[in-house]
Formats: sequence, structure tokens, C-alpha cells
Amino acid sequence: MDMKILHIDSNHPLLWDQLNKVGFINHSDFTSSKEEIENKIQDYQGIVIRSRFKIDKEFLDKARNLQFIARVGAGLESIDCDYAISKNIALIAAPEGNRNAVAEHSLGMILSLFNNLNQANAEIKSGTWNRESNRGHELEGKTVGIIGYGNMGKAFAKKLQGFDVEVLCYDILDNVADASAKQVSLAELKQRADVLSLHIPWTPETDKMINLKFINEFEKPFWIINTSRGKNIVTADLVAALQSGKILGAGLDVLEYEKLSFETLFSDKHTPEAFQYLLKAQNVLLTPHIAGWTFESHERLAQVIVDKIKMKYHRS
Ligand SMILES: O=C(O)[C@H](O)COP(=O)(O)O
Repeated sequence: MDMKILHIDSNHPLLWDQLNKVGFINHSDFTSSKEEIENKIQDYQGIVIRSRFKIDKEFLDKARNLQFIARVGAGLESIDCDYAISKNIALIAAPEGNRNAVAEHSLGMILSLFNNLNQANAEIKSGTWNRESNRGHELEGKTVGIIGYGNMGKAFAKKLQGFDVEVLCYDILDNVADASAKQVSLAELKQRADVLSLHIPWTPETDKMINLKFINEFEKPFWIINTSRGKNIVTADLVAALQSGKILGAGLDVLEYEKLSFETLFSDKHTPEAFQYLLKAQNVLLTPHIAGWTFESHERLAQVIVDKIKMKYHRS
């Protein structure tokens, strides 16, 4: 039977081209509303998405012939995964495609925070030559704690080899460690880490996981890097910890407020107080959810999805 795939977000062209070559019929619709797509999804066996809208129960009920959802990325929070699985719809994701980008971005954030690169650069460009207040820290000898030791966490730990750091990882699964990190309990990680990097998905279990109580359970003041999901951290609590000195610096690629529109987030009236603090703090580095967003990952994500679909349907 001919299989029809609907692409609702734009991706690297190789995805479309290679699926075409092995006989899938590809259609794209990047502009119709969710409702309009719901009305035609019954015609498709596959859907390729990034994160344009939520694939919820209502959508899945209409997708009578859907066999797979391919998410060109790592996070699956925009899909009702349990419901999809209950309907025998396969979930295909591509964390292998952007894990290296996320790992390099996380490392870049640590090095930038430790060496005040951001602040020193901004100062010099505004005419200030300031050495003493930009004295940095060294990564060597520090202990880096990674929470979430899947694709992203492992890729990040691998990058840390060569920096003479101890790498600890915590994961809800047992025995996930590899040669790059030692798996420990959460209590041990909190006792020993100088740097915390989050590589967990956003789930009901991880939502607001990093709150003031959690932060204060760390033995030492520490730096935090978040390239996972903004809602894993209670931003107001992070700010309180930055103000108290318990958190020494933060590199945040993701924000709790990402679903707010840009206009709302930056309007004087609506900017959350905690976000205003982050915008001004010298020891906070912010990037707009670009950790996995490189030219290389754009292509690799597409290739991973193609390979997984081809393998599932034995096409070559
Ligand atoms: O989950 C991911 O792969 C990244 O966070 C990127 O997500 P995006 O496809 O929503 O940009």
C-alpha cells in the first residue's frame, strides 16, 4: 500500500527527498490551522512534526489511519504519547540528531559563565576595560553533576572529558552510566556538585523540579545550566537563589515563559518580575532555545528521522 506522510513543519530538504526516493508520498502543509489539519489527517499514515501544535487526544481520534508520528527533535511533550501508544501509533524522535549541538552549547555556557565572556565582551564594547571584576574560574578540579543521563546528558559528559573534572550523573533509570560519568544518588550529586546541568525532558515528574527546597539541598553554592525545558525550574526560586548566592551563575537556553508571546514577555506591563531580574543579572546567560539549533543538527535531525522511518518500513 502507498503510504502518505504529512509534513506540518519545515525541515531540512533531505528528509522529504529521501522519503520520496524510497516511495513514500509526501505532502506538506505548514500554514493550515490545527483544525484544518485535523480534518484531513485521516488520509495519512504518517505525520512529521517539529512543535507547531499539540498532538492531543482530539487530534489523535481523528487520525484514524495514522501509524507513526515523527518528531524532528528530542522532546515529546507536544504529543499525548500515552494516548498515541494506546492507539498503536509509533513515536519516532531524533535526539541523536541534536545531542551534540546541545552538549557543545552546554559546555559553551559553562565556559562563558566561568570566564565572564559575556560580561567582559559587553563591557569592552561599551568602552570599559575591566580586569578585576572579570576574574574567572577554572573548570579543572570541579565536579559537574548531570541530571538526566540519556542522549543529551551522555553527549555532554563526553565533551567534558579532557577538562579534568569529575562527572556525576543522576537518572531515574538504574545502570545508565558509561565511561564518561559515575552514576550517583540525587543526594550525593547535591552534596558534591559545583555545576549542575539539566538534561531531562519536561514531564509531570520533572515539572518545577528545581525549586528553592531542591536548590538549598545542595551542599555548596553552584552554577546551573539548563538546556532542557524551562518549566523544569521555578524561575522565581532560581532568582532567589541567585540573590542569596546559593547559585553562582546560570546559563539558560530555555525559559519557563517560552509559550508567552515575545511581545507579552518584553512588554513593561507583563514581564514577569523574575524574568526582569534574569535580563539584568551579570551572572546569567540567556539564549533563545538554540542549544540544539545548529546547521549541522538541522541536517542530522532530518537524517535520523529518515533512517528510522526507512528501518521501520524496511525501505532502502
Ligand atoms: O526537543 C528538541 O529537540 C529541542 O528542544 C528543539 O525543539 P524544537 O523542535 O521545538 O525547536
